[in-house]
Amino acid sequence: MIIYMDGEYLPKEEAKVSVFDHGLLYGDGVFEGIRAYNGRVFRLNEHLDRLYDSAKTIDLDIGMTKSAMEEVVLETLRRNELKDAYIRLVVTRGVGDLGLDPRKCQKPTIFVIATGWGAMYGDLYEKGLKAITVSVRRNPADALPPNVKSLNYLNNILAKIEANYKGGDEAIFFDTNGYIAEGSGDNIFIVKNGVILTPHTLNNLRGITRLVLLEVAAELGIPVREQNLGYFDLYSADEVLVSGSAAEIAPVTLIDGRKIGTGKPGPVASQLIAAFQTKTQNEGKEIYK
Ligand SMILES: Cc1ncc(COP(=O)(O)O)c(CNc2cccc(C(=O)O)c2)c1O
Repeated sequence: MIIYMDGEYLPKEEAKVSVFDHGLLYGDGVFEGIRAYNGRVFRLNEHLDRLYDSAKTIDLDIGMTKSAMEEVVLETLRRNELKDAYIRLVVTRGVGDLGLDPRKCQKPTIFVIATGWGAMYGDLYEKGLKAITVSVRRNPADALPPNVKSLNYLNNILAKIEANYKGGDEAIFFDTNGYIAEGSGDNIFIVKNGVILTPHTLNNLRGITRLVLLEVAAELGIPVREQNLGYFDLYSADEVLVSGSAAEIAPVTLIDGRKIGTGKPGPVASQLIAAFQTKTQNEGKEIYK
């Protein structure tokens, strides 16, 4: 496997991060998880826009233009001869000393991993995921904005740990106002009486796949409403779905032991998944042109 790291393409054994890197020491950095399908990188511009917006929010100068970063992503895929891939793009504050002051870091560390990664939830797309609503709250926007895709994933990992112990495939977070925020690694949607409902985007990650799902819903003529949602909406839903670059679009059929709708993936999920797959197979930035 060839890794891009700070201007070089290295065998993975040589791709190493300093123990004084603030991405490691403090989670001080940002990242993107991107997929390539059928020789094209899906929504690469949108992912790069969010990476640079996340970096700007934490006052991190990436020190490379978006177009240069785009070429790095494409070249990393070429060096690994990949057409279908999961890409992890990481930018840390860089090497400093043991103090947390970001001014101690002279330049960011940038690396890109590209690897094959199939369907995150395996055969659960047919059966539906089991989800658990967790006690840990999504970190609020006035503490650490969850819109920033940062290297700080402990909030998400605490949720995942709780769901794991309670036998869930995914965790559902509430925010500190008591409204549904998202999953530990994906956005959430509720279908009720033919309308797709989804939370506002202050207290969750503004997912790229979420936007594609909304695009697909519009193309299919399925109405969408963004609103505050709670337990009542969750348990009385006709369908529940999650979306993410890793998860793609996945139906949730059991939440806290309660069957959702019929307890099987519903008709809206099937339509959205089919239309999403058509888009991912036919759109995106060509890797080998
Ligand atoms: C908290 C959170 N919310 C929503 C999404 C979906 O965003 P996109 O539609 O832009 O991908 C994510 C992204 N989900 C994500 C990203 C990277 C790794 C993993 C993993 O489960 O290993 C999950 C995420 O981490």
